[in-house]
Amino acid sequence: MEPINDNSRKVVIRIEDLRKSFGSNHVLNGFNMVLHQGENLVVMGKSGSGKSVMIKCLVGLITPDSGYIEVMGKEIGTLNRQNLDELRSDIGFLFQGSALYDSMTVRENLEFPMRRHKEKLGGFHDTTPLVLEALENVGLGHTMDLMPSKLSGGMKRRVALARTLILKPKIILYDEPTSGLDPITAKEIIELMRSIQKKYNTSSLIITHDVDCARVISERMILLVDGINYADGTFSELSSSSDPKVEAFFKK
Ligand SMILES: Nc1ncnc2c1ncn2[C@@H]1O[C@H](COP(=O)(O)OP(=O)(O)OP(=O)(O)O)[C@@H](O)[C@H]1O
Repeated sequence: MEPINDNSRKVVIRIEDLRKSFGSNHVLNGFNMVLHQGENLVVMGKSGSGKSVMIKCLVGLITPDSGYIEVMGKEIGTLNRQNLDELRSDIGFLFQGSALYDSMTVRENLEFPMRRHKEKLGGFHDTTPLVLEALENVGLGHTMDLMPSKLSGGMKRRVALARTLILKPKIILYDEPTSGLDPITAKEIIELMRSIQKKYNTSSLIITHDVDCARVISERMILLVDGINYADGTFSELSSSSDPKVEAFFKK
């Protein structure tokens, strides 16, 4: 994707000097990050480098030792439980573990988060139009009454994405969105992420090890190494770097 060099774009997430240790394990040592409105930002880091810890700090699931985190203008550390819940309803998660409930139909899987956030969706009597719209966004309108066991791995991932979209999130956090998928299905998921980003102007933070995914989707990338934002730039800038720690990410 072409980089957008527009510093005037609204900032939706700002992380400054984030630090978190577990005993003597210093995971984050001053991590900085900015996500702009409508941007696709990829964060890459080796296994155990602290990507999940960073995301958990971001949504208030882990309290950092120090640092500043602001999401859509709100400082996370100052929010009470209710404010945090409200803020989280504007954030969509597509995590590796965001599996579908096998005992429910596709429709029921999508209705599940809707019930919790009924107010946000303006109240509703019939869920069908919203469920159908979300499924059509991922090209799976015809699967509404199927059980997940009838779907392929890629289709399940798309339904999970539809379930995220149904709450009309302003920011989507993707954790390894293409892991476990074959290259063709992975490409389809990436295309879908791009079209959703365009259609809804969502801001996306994508955590991935998949260099092909990063190449296609990222406008900008951050490499998380030694607990800091070690390198920051476009895919082409970073992939042509001669810094051994940066090069290591792009070796096949
Ligand atoms: N609740 C916790 N208590 C103690 N240590 C933790 C806790 N959560 C994470 N860690 C440690 O923090 C480090 C970073 O973990 P994290 O899960 O963020 O890595 P990651 O970059 O997401 O890895 P992966 O790509 O494998 O998912 C690891 O050493 C892990 O053991």
